[in-house]
Amino acid sequence: MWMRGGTSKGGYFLKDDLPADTATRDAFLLGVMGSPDPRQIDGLGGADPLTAKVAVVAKSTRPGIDVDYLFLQVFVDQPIVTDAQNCGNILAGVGPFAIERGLVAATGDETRVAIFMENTGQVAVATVQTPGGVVSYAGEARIDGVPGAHAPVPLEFRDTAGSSCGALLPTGNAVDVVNGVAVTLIDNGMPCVVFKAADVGITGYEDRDWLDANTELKARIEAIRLAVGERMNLGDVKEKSVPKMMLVAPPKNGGAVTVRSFIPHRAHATIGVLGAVSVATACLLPGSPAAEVAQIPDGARKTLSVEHPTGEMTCVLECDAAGDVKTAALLRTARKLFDGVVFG
Ligand SMILES: O=C(O)/C=C(\CC(=O)C(=O)O)C(=O)O
Repeated sequence: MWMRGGTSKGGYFLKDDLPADTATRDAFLLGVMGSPDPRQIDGLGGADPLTAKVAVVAKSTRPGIDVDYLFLQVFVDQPIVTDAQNCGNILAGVGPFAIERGLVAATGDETRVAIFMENTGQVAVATVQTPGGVVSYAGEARIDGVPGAHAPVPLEFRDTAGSSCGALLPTGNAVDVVNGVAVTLIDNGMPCVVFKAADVGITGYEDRDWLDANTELKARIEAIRLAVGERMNLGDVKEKSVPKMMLVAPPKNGGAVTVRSFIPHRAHATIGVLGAVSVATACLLPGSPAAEVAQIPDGARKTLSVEHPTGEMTCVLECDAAGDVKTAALLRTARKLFDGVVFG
């Protein structure tokens, strides 16, 4: 099934329909997307990392969990398929897909689907609109980066800290200096390097095309990324899509913070879901580069609007008495685009 999940798009497969052997599976998925090729002319990928994504879904045997979800990023112009990152946007389509395929029974007008995210070993709960026991994609929810209105798919995350790096702050510091730039190395669901856009000579309000065309900036950012892989417990990240590079600036439209992200080699049109949760969490760390530019509301339950190139994403963070983020919730939408047989 091809679906839009949040502001991303890709193929949703039942695990049993794919080759069990990883190398054979990856070769098939490269063929499905038409990679490696910057235009992906011989496949269904949209010549953009945000539209060359895959969800592999299976009924779960874990207690209290409905389905297991493995996210795979297919690189556009390199023959790489990686499970080294999760994806909260594609996650938005997993609940609807699981119900459509009969892995989960609808339970009334709304169905909660507990999803084990295999990439990080953590759980998310998606609430899917199922009036009359059938998935509905129609509704009034709007998310920036997607035209029109659709059925809401709220996502809840718990205990996402250290999802891939083993700790929220893998170096133990809220601030490290890398190549002369003050950065926060953080993982609250997505490994991210958070630093001030001004510290690499830009405003943080540039658009995606401008950022993508700036090869000097991209080389500087990639040098920082390659330097921190080991420190973030991610190993050599040359051929990995993590960590994501998050350039922050003061909010411009009444939000909490503005972000331009590289994921990692192309600028994001919006921002990743778990990427936004990680940046919002960085904003709460006293003395961090993000905290210096962010506007943070008081209270244990914080609604943080993360501004991005085409609008904003609102994260609702619940903090404990120590001020640590315990849960995060976001609104996404998803849409079934087509269902059929694809050739690899
Ligand atoms: O960072 C990327 O590669 C893109 C993502 C990831 C995502 O959603 C997340 O951070 O949870 C996306 O927007 O799909």
